[in-house]
Amino acid sequence: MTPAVELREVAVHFGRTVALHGLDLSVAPGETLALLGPSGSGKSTALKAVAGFFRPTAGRVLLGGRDVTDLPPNRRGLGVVVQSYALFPHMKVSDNVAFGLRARRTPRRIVAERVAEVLSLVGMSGFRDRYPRQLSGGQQQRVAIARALAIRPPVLLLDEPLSALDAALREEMVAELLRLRSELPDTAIVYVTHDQGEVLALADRIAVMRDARLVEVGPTSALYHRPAESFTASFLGASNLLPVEVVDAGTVRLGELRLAASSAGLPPGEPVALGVRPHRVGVREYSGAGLAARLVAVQWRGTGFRLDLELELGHRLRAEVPAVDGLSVGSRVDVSIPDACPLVRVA
Ligand SMILES: Nc1ncnc2c1ncn2[C@@H]1O[C@H](COP(=O)(O)OP(=O)(O)OP(=O)(O)O)[C@@H](O)[C@H]1O
Repeated sequence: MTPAVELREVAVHFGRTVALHGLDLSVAPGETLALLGPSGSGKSTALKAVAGFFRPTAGRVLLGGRDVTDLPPNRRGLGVVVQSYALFPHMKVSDNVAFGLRARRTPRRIVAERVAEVLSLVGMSGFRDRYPRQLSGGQQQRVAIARALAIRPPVLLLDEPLSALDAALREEMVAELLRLRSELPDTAIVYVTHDQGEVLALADRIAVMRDARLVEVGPTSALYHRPAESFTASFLGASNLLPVEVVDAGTVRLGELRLAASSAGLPPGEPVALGVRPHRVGVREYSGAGLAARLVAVQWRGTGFRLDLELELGHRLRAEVPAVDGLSVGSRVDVSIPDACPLVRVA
């Protein structure tokens, strides 16, 4: 199948700043790909290269198999929603949404139909005659999405579309976006964010970025459960990274403890760590049965407790547990690590 979006060795330099090293990525029709990474990692730059907001220093951008590297944004036929892409304040909702269609000289009857259709899709049919200032942040963002969808783009680019919203509204909008996605089965979506909750809920695949490079790309669940890179393990799910010794293909040693680990094809001889999610770490009163540790800090988090531990072997470890019966800061404890944690490459 021809990818909806394809980046071939796309590099972007701003003077001496390299905002993107040669990036190769493709997105299939109907697929949602999230670009996830810390601030400054090059996510927005990659998305803007697809949108055509600047010309890459090197490489090509293809949409539906067509090379669009030299086309301006308005000739790429994309839907774009960026955080700063404010609605036109002097235009009613319906005129904002109709804007792209009118710019294409779409017949009036079709404009009216499409505006009604996309406003209904984002649950904003009752607001067509309002001005943007008469809408909440979440409602404005829905209208911005409707505006992007009005031209029926094969590709929708979303750059931190929820970052200006408060936490409760963000959750609501994630549910809305999920619904929207199921109603647009052929639309490819590229979603830029640094919020891993949004990514896990929305993305089919994730591309993890760091320092203007792609660290790793893969299906959401595979990347969450079996990351190959330590950066992915710590960024996506806040894994502890424990330096271990590899005994054989499926076994590692941590102090005296032998553990089965899943090493998804890591070449032998590379420095590795065991990625252990905080909620998979077990903590009990000391009896000598596990890894000995000292409890350094306890934070109540509502749904449970976050514990900071210092292993007597010399590493720090974070745990999340439902209860801390009988334990307090300074206690000596036994820590247990489950089998089958992923073995990751240490960058
Ligand atoms: N127009 C520009 N001129 C110069 N440098 C830029 C420009 N745009 C981006 N950069 C730089 O390129 C790098 C990547 O920026 P980019 O906006 O892609 O990061 P990001 O991962 O999207 O970050 P954030 O999550 O903060 O939006 C950064 O170092 C940034 O300062």
